[in-house]
Amino acid sequence: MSQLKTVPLSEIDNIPSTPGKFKSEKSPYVDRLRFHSTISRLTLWSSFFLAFTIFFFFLSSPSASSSPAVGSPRRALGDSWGGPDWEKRVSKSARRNSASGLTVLVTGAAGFVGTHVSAALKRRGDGVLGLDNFNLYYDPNLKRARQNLLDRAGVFVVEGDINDSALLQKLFDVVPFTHVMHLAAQAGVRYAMQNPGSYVHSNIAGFVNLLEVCRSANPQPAVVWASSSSVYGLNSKVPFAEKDRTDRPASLYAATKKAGEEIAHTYNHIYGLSITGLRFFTVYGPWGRPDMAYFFFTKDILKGKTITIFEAPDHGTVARDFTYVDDVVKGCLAALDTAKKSTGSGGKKKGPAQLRILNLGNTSPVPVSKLVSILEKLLNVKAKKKLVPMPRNGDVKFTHANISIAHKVLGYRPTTDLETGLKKFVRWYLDFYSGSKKSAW
Ligand SMILES: O=C(O)[C@H]1O[C@H](OP(=O)(O)OP(=O)(O)OC[C@H]2O[C@@H](n3ccc(=O)[nH]c3=O)[C@H](O)[C@@H]2O)[C@H](O)[C@@H](O)[C@@H]1O
Repeated sequence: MSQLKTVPLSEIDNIPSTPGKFKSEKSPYVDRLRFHSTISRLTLWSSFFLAFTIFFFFLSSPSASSSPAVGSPRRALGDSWGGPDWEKRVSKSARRNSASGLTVLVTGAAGFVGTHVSAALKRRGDGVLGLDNFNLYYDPNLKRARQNLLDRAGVFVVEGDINDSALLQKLFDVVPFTHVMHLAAQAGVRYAMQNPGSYVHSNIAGFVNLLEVCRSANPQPAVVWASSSSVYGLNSKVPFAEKDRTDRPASLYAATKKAGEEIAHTYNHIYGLSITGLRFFTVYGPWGRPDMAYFFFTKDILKGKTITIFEAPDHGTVARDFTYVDDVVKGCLAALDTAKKSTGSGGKKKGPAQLRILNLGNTSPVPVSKLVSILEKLLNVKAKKKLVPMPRNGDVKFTHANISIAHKVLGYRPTTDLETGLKKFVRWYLDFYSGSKKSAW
């Protein structure tokens, strides 16, 4: 979202008080008059610019806006939340079907994984409230379509930003959430070079803001959040295990996710928040993200546009441990179910709390060239391909998850191979973009 520009005060000082030319006057009386009129004009213009500066400051401040760098949210000035009807919708959506069910706030609920997780929780009877800022990082119509889907399933997605403390506070005042599934983030590895600020805003500032509200909530919720396989950065030992080093991120995106893991440690240590970080490995599937390769390759192949496939040095293979969304959703739900209670109350820690980091991958990396040949087969179209050396844009050569800990503590066992998962994605894609817009799961 483009940051609304504020006029720095130093610049206001330099702005000419009156644009254009003055007619030169000789009389000292006229000079005095001109002096006074210049002063009053100066005052007038300064007040004018000061008012504008304050106006734009509030418009662009994180608490009032969504994300500074990725597309303006629709709500800018004047909140669209609050009021008795709104609170009723919030409470209804968050109502669980049984006393043993969870009450979950899902951030990023109109996002790819957020939509799937919200729907799965609702299906099994948990109370779910969604939150999403609907930024313009990718097609907002897709996010709205996901929102409609959730609406039909009984999940209300509140439009707001995780940086908005007042909104988060209000949500916790209305609903005693037992769990927070934090999936709101600035995603995408390569986009971090274009818009670094959006990563800091969402993945660091937004995360801290959310944890601040969680730590002072009473009762404190358990937090499960999405980290990323990208934290393994330039590691060459495979498969990637949770205890491996994560201090060589290749992108700012990865660095902000790694920062999130350290921030989680702090909030666990000081406030007794129970926190589980899940390292997702290139999640794909129906209702996916248009900025991801499998998605835009599909679009471009169908349009007859050339796709660019990255190669490692010496024509080496670039591969990903592509993980199907339903498998990841099972991992997320299991993480929520096995999350222990936070131990703090009133912002104070009462005892040690659970802190976990778990890989959610597929354990079988596939070369990107193979991904393309599967898509060609499913779409029945030969792709126009261009092989190029992997640019230095934050990508890593390969990812491969070791999931033995997730298997042990979550019972996580992915079951979908890339071809099966892509078949489901392609079916959804063709249906959704055929204009029917009726696509279900
Ligand atoms: O696993 C993760 O943690 C990350 O997975 C994905 O990142 P990435 O694996 O880079 O997914 P894509 O952007 O879809 O790229 C997939 C593969 O296609 C390659 N690619 C991408 C773009 C392109 O034009 N050509 C190309 O060959 C990439 O190098 C990569 O190997 C997501 O975009 C991140 O948000 C997520 O955190």
